[in-house]
Amino acid sequence: MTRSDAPSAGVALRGLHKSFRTPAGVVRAVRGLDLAVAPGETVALLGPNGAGKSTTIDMLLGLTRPDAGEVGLFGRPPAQAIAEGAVGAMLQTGGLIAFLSVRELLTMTGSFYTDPLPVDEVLQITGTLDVADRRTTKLSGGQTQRVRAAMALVSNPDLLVLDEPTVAMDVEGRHTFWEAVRAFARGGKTVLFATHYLEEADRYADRVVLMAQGRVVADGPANEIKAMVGGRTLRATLPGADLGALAALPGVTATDSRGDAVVLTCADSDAAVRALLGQYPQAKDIEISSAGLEAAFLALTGDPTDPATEEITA
Ligand SMILES: Nc1ncnc2c1ncn2[C@@H]1O[C@H](COP(=O)(O)OP(=O)(O)OP(=O)(O)O)[C@@H](O)[C@H]1O
Repeated sequence: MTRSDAPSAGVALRGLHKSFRTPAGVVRAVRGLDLAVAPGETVALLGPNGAGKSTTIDMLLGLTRPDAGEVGLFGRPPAQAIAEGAVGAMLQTGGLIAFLSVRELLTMTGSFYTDPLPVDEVLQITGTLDVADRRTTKLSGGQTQRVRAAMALVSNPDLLVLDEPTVAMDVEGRHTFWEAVRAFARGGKTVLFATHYLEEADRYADRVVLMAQGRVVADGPANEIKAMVGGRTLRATLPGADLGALAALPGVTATDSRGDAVVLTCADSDAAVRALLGQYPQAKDIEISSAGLEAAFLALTGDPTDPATEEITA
């Protein structure tokens, strides 16, 4: 096994389609997906439940065969790249071999590869040193997740693929985990991770690929995507308001009126509500709605739903 011939193509997904037959009919999980990830990039696949993230990752890893399209990992088919140790993955499910200590498991796994990371380094960066001599069956849920991350890293892969990796972790565990991923990425490695959490995508990815209904609906720097789907709507009763003046308020990106009410689309709803009440103390019935990812994605695909609403007292 050698990786010396690895070309610098990174991840290339071209025209991927995948449908599943179910008793209820055909589910079109992925519908024409193109995605390129350059070597050294950290990219988040962000989307609501059922968007097609896991199916995309399964096709990327060669675990599911696409109905159409192609997958290239560093210029090679997935099976070859994986056999060469170029890919480490942490999927949503998957256990650890029982009756081994964490250290034994990592040592054994590393021995399958030509250029593994030192086990102590992996234990260190994944925060698993304190459980290194513990049997894998005696770990908590969060510790198990960290050991699974260590398993993905020990081969010293060029590409790390993570499918919603922090689901079972507490806040501290998440922090340690992402620090480990960052340390890994800083070495010039490529990381692709799926998440439901806008905040995780914003904080840890260079680039965010938004998926909804099996398609990419937006692709760009994390801060741009955050502005696109992280916004809120402020609605207030304010008869005869000048929409032009409201549009100039801090934090407001668009305005509309509905009878006596104004609807302000906000990048920063805190700044907007402060300014609104400062300039228009007569504004009442103020409501701030957070569309949430689900609704934001549906809106992007032209199928909006009602936002969840939280009411504030003016
Ligand atoms: N093996 C399968 N058989 C039938 N339907 C499937 C199968 N795998 C996925 N699906 C369906 O395909 C669609 C996409 O699922 P997928 O798991 O890829 O989405 P996801 O974005 O990863 O969602 P989640 O965030 O909930 O994991 C969903 O409607 C799902 O129910």
